[in-house]
Amino acid sequence: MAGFTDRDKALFPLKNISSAVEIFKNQLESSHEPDLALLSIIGGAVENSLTCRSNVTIQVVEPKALPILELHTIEDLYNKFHAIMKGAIDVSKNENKVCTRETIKKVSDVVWNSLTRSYYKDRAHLQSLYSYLTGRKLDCFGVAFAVVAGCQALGFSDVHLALSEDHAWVVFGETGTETAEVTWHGKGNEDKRGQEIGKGVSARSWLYVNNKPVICTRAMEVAALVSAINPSLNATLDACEVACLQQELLWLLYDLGHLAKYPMAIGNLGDLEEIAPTPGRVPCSALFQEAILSARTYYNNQHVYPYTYQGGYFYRNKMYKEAFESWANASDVIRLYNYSRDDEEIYKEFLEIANELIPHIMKVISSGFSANSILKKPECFANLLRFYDGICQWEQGSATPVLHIGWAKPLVNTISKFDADVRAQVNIVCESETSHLDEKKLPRSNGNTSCFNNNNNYCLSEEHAKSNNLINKIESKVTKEDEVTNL
Ligand SMILES: CC1(C)CN=C(N2CCN(c3ncnc4sc(CCF)cc34)CC2)S1
Repeated sequence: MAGFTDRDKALFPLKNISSAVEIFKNQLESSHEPDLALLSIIGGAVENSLTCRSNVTIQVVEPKALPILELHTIEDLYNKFHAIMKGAIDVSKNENKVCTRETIKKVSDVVWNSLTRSYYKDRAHLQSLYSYLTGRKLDCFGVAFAVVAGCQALGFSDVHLALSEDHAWVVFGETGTETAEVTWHGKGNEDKRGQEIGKGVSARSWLYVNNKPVICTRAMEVAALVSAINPSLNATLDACEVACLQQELLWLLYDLGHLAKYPMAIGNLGDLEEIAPTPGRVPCSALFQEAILSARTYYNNQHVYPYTYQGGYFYRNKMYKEAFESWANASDVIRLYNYSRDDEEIYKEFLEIANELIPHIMKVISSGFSANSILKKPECFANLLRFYDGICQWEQGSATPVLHIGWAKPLVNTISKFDADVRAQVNIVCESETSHLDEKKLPRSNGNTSCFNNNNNYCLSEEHAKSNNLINKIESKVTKEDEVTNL
């Protein structure tokens, strides 16, 4: 581990973004692995000094200036973290330096038991070791990160962060294939700390991305802490210096190749670039495409967020036809999973798209009469069907229902906006009889082509076309709604 080098110490007191970036650069380009505790404390200290309540006065200072960060502030916290870890876990006898489940559980317990008794877990700015060491508060990602940083501080180079789209755990051992829960997930769920990652029903839930998590290197763990930097001052305002630091650090990591297998970090950079494009860099649309390509290449196209990053971009930029395609591709991913109670986050994502974003699009375009309206395009209708069909298939075979009456009205409302002659141009073709009904198939489209065959036929999943197809499901929901409204 590089540790806190004299070269880095010489950059203190930190007065601007460039010197903070310089420390990350030194650590990432060092022959030793980057020091997670050091970088998390520095990132957290900068974030805290610019976003937390204490000094919210909006100072107008020279661009990229930071509130001065003294060396002793960082050094004292860094030494405190090492003291906590080395005081609790004796590793002197364990020479072979491969970590054990027992040691990982101990590190997780040290972090867990030192947290404030009760606090609002979803608050912002609780992700860094700065928050842990000064406020004894961490969010669920922060606990997992602290365990990996603690194991690094204890000399274990085999313990790494594993990331799904809504959870984090660790991998370790000789071949790096042992897994362990180290933090909690969601609300009101008993934590499973110490246990290996589920092989049971939870393995089929989106939460564990069908066993295709991002397995981090040390540099990717730096990318995770940088991604977790939160520039929010409040619900509407961002501290631009923090956003600027995060953006510069993500480009540093990008140029060093450490985002190549980390779709969400590329998506985060895309979001920042959409707000504040960096001259000379690729456009944010290219970054969203790169994130999708990364998920297809390294994670068997089983991650949803790369498509919702892209769909959100198209939506904000009024590129509605393209947004429908991205959202249909997102739905093609979720259809292979079984919905479980741990999947609330992605459920909310699809609910917002289906019941807020698409209805909004229908509202704003139906007022216009332009000939090239998306209401005249069969591929838009087809992509909407693919979107809804994926959600229906997600529900099928799941213990927990997804759709309820609230989904039906916006769904029917949307579909009915397309004239019959447009709908007639989309032929629903059942896939071959050979596909197995019981097992959910791997994603049918590898994402880069929508599911049309050569004469623009739309292929609905066989399960729907055959057993209870999309239209039947809609009719059943709608009749129920009629009953309800006629009560
Ligand atoms: C398209 C979106 C709604 C926009 N932001 C999104 N995210 C913001 C950034 N996110 C992330 N960004 C980098 N790394 C990670 S690891 C993780 C699971 C908990 F550890 C989440 C996450 C989560 C997803 S998805």
